[in-house]
Amino acid sequence: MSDTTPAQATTPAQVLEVRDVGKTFTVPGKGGRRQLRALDGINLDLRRGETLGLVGESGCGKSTLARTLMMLERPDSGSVRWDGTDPYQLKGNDLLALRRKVQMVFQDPYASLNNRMTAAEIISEPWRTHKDIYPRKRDRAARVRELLHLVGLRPSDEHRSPQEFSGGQRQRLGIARALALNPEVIICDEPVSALDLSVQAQVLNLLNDLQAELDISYIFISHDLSVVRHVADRVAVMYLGRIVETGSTEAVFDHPAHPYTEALMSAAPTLDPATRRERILLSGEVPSPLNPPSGCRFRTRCAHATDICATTVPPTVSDQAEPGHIVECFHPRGRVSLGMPAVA
Ligand SMILES: Nc1ncnc2c1ncn2[C@@H]1O[C@H](COP(=O)(O)OP(=O)(O)OP(=O)(O)O)[C@@H](O)[C@H]1O
Repeated sequence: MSDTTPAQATTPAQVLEVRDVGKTFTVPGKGGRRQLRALDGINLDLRRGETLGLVGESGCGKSTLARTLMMLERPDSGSVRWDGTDPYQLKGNDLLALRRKVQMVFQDPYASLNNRMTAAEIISEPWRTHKDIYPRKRDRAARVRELLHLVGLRPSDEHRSPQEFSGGQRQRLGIARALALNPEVIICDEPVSALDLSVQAQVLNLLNDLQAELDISYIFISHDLSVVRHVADRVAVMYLGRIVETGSTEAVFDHPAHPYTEALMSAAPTLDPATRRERILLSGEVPSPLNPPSGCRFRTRCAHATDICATTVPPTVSDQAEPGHIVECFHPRGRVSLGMPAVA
């Protein structure tokens, strides 16, 4: 989330700029077809070499956002710019070249890799579409072995199939496949949640090492707040199709400003007694995106909601705990609220 204006705000250090992106699905319902607003006014920036953690409850729109950034879903409003370029203005080879910039690592390394293929075939599959990247067979074979080495597998593993690998090794193979097109950004969708704890740490370390070596940016989607705290430089918190808070990992975890983030963080495990808080229990379920609440989407579960929250979309408040810490709320925590006199 950002309060900067579009396009011109793109700096060389910024690889992705998302402005006011909306996505509505038409779904069948009892009384006819209904509109499901999965993304509503999403603003997001991603800088080169950083990890942006994306958190929020199931169904809040994380996967839809990831698919939109991967250009698998077309937003019905707003803009997505990769290195300042709108992918929907491109065609043919230009579009293909842009598509390389962003790749994905999936949650389940068992389901996402084809057991009938060898590791070498899996890694080289993207080159069938992107033919110009390694046109010579010899270069492809060498690059496969390089990529296996880069992710901590043995070059001789190229002939093995995914079912011969452990879960951690499979995820390493998934990462090698994502790296095959030399992307600038990798969207990691719950990349370690299917793995044992000890293996999780190894895969997270690998992602970290690759970032340092290749200057890749990650969008890291996870339910696991302790993992996000460990890997992310910045965090974006989603609720019912909107990003309600963004900021540095320290600001969002230690000084959450949105009542929703505050509740999420109060449930996150912490080793530091200074940051330990009383757990805030959220009442009720996430409302349906088929019928979202008016005004602030979180208000039906918010202990601090007042009348204005029901009638008006909350303002974006910048520089909450520090510069770049942004919250969308009438009553941000830890600060005098907007629109109303001070809140408890
Ligand atoms: N292709 C689709 N057609 C209709 N509705 C969809 C489609 N894809 C997603 N949705 C709906 O959009 C909303 C957001 O879903 P999405 O999968 O993006 O959430 P999520 O935060 O990734 O959830 P999870 O963590 O469970 O994967 C949900 O209400 C979902 O049912």
